[in-house]
Amino acid sequence: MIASLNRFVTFLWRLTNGRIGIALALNVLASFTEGVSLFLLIPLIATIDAGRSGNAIDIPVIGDLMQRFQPSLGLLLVGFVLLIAVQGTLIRSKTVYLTTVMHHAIDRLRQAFFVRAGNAQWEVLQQTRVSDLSNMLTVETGRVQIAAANLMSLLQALILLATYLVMALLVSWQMALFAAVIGLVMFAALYPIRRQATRFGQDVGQMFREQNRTLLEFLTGIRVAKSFLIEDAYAKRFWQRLTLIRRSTLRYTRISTLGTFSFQVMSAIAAAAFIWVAVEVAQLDFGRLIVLLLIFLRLAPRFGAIQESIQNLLSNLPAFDSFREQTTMFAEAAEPKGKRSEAAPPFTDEVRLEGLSLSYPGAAKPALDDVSLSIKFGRITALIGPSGSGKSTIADLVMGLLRPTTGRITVDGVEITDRNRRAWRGSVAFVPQEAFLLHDTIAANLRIALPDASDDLLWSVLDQAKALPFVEQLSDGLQTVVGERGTRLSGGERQRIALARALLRKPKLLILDEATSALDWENQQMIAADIAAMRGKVTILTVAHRPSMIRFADDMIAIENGRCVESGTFAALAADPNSRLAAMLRGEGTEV
Ligand SMILES: Nc1ncnc2c1ncn2[C@@H]1O[C@H](COP(=O)(O)OP(=O)(O)OP(=O)(O)O)[C@@H](O)[C@H]1O
Repeated sequence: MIASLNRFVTFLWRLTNGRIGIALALNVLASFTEGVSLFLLIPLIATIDAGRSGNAIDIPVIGDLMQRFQPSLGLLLVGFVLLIAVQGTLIRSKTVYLTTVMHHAIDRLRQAFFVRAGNAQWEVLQQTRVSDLSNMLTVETGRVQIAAANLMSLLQALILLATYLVMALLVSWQMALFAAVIGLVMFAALYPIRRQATRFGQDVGQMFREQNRTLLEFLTGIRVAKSFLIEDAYAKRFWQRLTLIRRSTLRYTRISTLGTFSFQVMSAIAAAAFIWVAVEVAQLDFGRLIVLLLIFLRLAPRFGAIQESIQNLLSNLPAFDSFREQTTMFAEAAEPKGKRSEAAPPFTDEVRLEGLSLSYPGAAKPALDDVSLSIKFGRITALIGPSGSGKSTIADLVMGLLRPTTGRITVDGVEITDRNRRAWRGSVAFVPQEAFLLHDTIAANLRIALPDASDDLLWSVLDQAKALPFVEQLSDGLQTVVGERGTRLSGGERQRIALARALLRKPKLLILDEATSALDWENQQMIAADIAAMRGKVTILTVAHRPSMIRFADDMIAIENGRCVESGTFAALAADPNSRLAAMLRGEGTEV
């Protein structure tokens, strides 16, 4: 707990470039002026009723000043008002400054997490739930922000406490010591409540994560949920999650209010004991007694604030720990960028996979086992094989998303390593089975690939992807909004937009992973013809089940059970009646 708190303070200090120090310094000044204004009460009372309030002259600092300046009652009152005004101004400046610094710091934190998640290797991202990432960027960073605010309140309360204690020491060191001991006893007595706060913080983090998972799972799969009539089941699960959080929060509120209640009672007992000791034992004069009581009355809520700030800080601090853990994980899995990276090989000859194996974490057997194959520049290579044989895994490896467990990938003889994998990915465009479209216009969806592309260029790639006729017919043309994940378009239309987007990159290697599976037969034929026309201009790797998408291929590779079982030119394999390709082509006769 102490280590975590220490890390948090260091982290905030660095994140704000020490600016929280300035905020705290403003606070020290404000506390000091508040303390001095309280102190002025002693000469005030002495001036009002010299007979009963004793002599202020023997109080350090104030006594000396009084003797030197002999202030009138009016001057003392003006001084008092001025000090309060200065203190108010300092507090206000500190609050505005602190809010600015903190918001900026937390935004930097969110941004850093966002960037690190984006830069992390695909294998690591693949194992992280999207809902957990969204939870981290919203709920958990929100809790880190609250923890930072709690920490600042705590430090401020501690500063004020220290100021008052010094003041109290000047008035009567015995009584100040007495108050400090009472405070420490009260603080120690409330230790069990603070422990519960830490535990609550850890539990609630997990609960928020689960609530977010249910929510995102439902929202992203709402179509499927509705089709299976399981909206109510989701609603029930969501309610269960909410109930858990509510109960836990209630339990925490009960405990923390018990802390506040115990504190109030203890403060009252302490105040009574304090007054009794001050009057009966220490027999303080009236002026000092009033000032000590005022100090004590102001101190008591600070003790309360300290207790409450610590409780809240401890309940929110686990969010910082899990944030740190995830950020470190992503940072360690970062793909080299900028100066640490190398340029991609130009690709003028071939991409080779040599003795390549890949095992997914936790999988019983490798998805790919000793695969060697070649994708020749300027040619169209088709990858065929049964479902689950490893075709998409090969596509992910070739485009530089996944890293092989053993073996290597070379481009023109240059090995693809951690240093050039990202750059190589920049030479590749990928059209997946499920087109990914933003809830935005067609133009915006296309410009993901090339932000500065002109409208003319957009129309030209739409034409190549056989998407021009349907986009032209839309009333808003390129400015048509496609709906959530493109749901206002048909599956085939979405796929054609995705293909156009890939072509916009002018890739050296275009990978189509079952990219036309959602299209009707006629459209498949049209796109197939169009892809065939790209021969020589762009190298294509097509992963396909349907013969229509492989007929135009120059080379064939067949995968089964993670192994390469057949490869050669299309013409040679199609002519061999015993080849897998021939079997697949014969299958098409019955399919069509
Ligand atoms: N992220 C993953 N984690 C664990 N196992 C995975 C993962 N992705 C794929 N696999 C497994 O690896 C094997 C190969 O999967 P892959 O998706 O490459 O096959 P595929 O030939 O493309 O299948 P399909 O034609 O059905 O798309 C399968 O057994 C699959 O279950």
